[in-house]
Amino acid sequence: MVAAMHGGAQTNAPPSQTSSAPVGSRSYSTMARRFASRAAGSIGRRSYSTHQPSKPALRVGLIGARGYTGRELIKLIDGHPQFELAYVSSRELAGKPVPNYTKAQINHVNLSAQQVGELTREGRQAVDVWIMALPNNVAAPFVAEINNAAAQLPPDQQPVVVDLSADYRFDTTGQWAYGLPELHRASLRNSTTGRISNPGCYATGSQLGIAPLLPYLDSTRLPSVFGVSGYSGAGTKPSPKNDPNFLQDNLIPYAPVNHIHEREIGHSLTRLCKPEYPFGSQNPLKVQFSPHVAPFFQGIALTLHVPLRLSMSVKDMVEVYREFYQGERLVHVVESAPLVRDNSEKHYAVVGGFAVPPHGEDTGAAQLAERRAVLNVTLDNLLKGAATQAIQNMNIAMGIDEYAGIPLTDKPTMSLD
Ligand SMILES: NC(=O)C1=CN([C@@H]2O[C@H](COP(=O)(O)OP(=O)(O)OC[C@H]3O[C@@H](n4cnc5c(N)ncnc54)[C@H](OP(=O)(O)O)[C@@H]3O)[C@@H](O)[C@H]2O)C=CC1
Ligand SMILES: CC(=O)N[C@@H](CCC(=O)OP(=O)(O)O)C(=O)O
Repeated sequence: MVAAMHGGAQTNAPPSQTSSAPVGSRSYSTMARRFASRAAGSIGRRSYSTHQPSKPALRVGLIGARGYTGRELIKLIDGHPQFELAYVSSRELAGKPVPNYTKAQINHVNLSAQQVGELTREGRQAVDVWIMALPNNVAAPFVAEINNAAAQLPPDQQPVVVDLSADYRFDTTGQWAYGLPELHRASLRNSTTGRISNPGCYATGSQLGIAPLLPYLDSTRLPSVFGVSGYSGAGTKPSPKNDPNFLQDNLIPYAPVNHIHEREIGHSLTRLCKPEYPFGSQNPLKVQFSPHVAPFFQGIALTLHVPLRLSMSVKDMVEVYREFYQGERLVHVVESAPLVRDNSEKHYAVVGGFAVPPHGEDTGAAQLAERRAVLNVTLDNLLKGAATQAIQNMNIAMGIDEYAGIPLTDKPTMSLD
């Protein structure tokens, strides 16, 4: 178990107080100093003086810090009782101070894959957790360098890697755990590799919406998901999907078939199916998914149609969902339809708006073709759809409280709980 392998890292020692031991030694080495990202001058006078974690801080290296998800991660780590930023990498912002971070004065650096490997070779005194918040198809050289370096390290010095892209979500090597804790908590906790692939934003909401109904699906028809995302989902690289002029008074459909999340939803839900379910490894579940981007900045609204092989009333559905998510602190079940605006900047997902065709609910005598459940899911694409989920996964991997550092106080007012 990864958690058991990690005993916690040393607190940040200012370079001025460290030795110049060679790379690979246990002390804070020349390599760490060369890439040290704290603002010169503040070190030793003010930095780190006000932050006194009760336990040794766990050091995070964030690659892709300029992006929307990177910014949210910085805020979350700033409020986290045990994580602290060790390296914050962006090519464009190198040398500039990291905003929204109060635990220390720290500057962005531009770490190459090779430098990330060299820091990894330092062991946990340099970095406990690497976060890759990079576009798809960019992380592989970084991950390869980390893996090469980690291969030379003892178990208690192994770093955890959390990747936010889609690159490892279909992993067949068994190296990467799929980081959707509410559905895959046991495999995450049992993972010994310390490699976690964070799910996609739409894919997170869609799976949370469909998973409780897996035993009741009709094997002859496919669930479908209509998704609307805020334009932060399209990242910071300019495109029509994040162009405010093009988005004004507009709703842009894109990738109507074969979106990567369409494949991710089916692939990951199939893994949850038990032998007695209508779908499973012999009959993989496929889900139809059509995304849209809207003029609001952050948030996702999904409407799901889920074909059922038996009639279910709204009351049945509410019961099924409440039982399934009982005790979960980042998934709330409500009766009425959740609103994307209410879920913006919140760390949880909300499932609700349950409906069934009239005959199905009242008499149970509906034709098979009418038996379906309709529901809504909302979440913040940058939070439960990305950064908050990454923190949840890091907490699990490090063996600390799964919700550490995640604000949980603001529950939806319409929750049934
Ligand atoms: N936005 C969202 O809602 C969600 C995003 N994700 C996924 O998370 C990842 C990050 O997304 P997001 O924050 O939106 O992306 P952004 O486009 O906003 O940011 C990308 C980051 O990667 C850096 N970067 C870009 N290209 C390279 C490169 N070739 N080499 C090194 N660094 C590079 C950029 O900084 P710089 O150019 O300064 O180096 C920037 O910090 C993506 O894989 C995305 O699919 C997942 C769920 C939700
Ligand atoms: C509005 C918008 O463009 N959204 C992104 C989803 C962001 C995300 O979760 O992407 P990854 O699966 O690549 O990590 C998209 O559809 O590609």
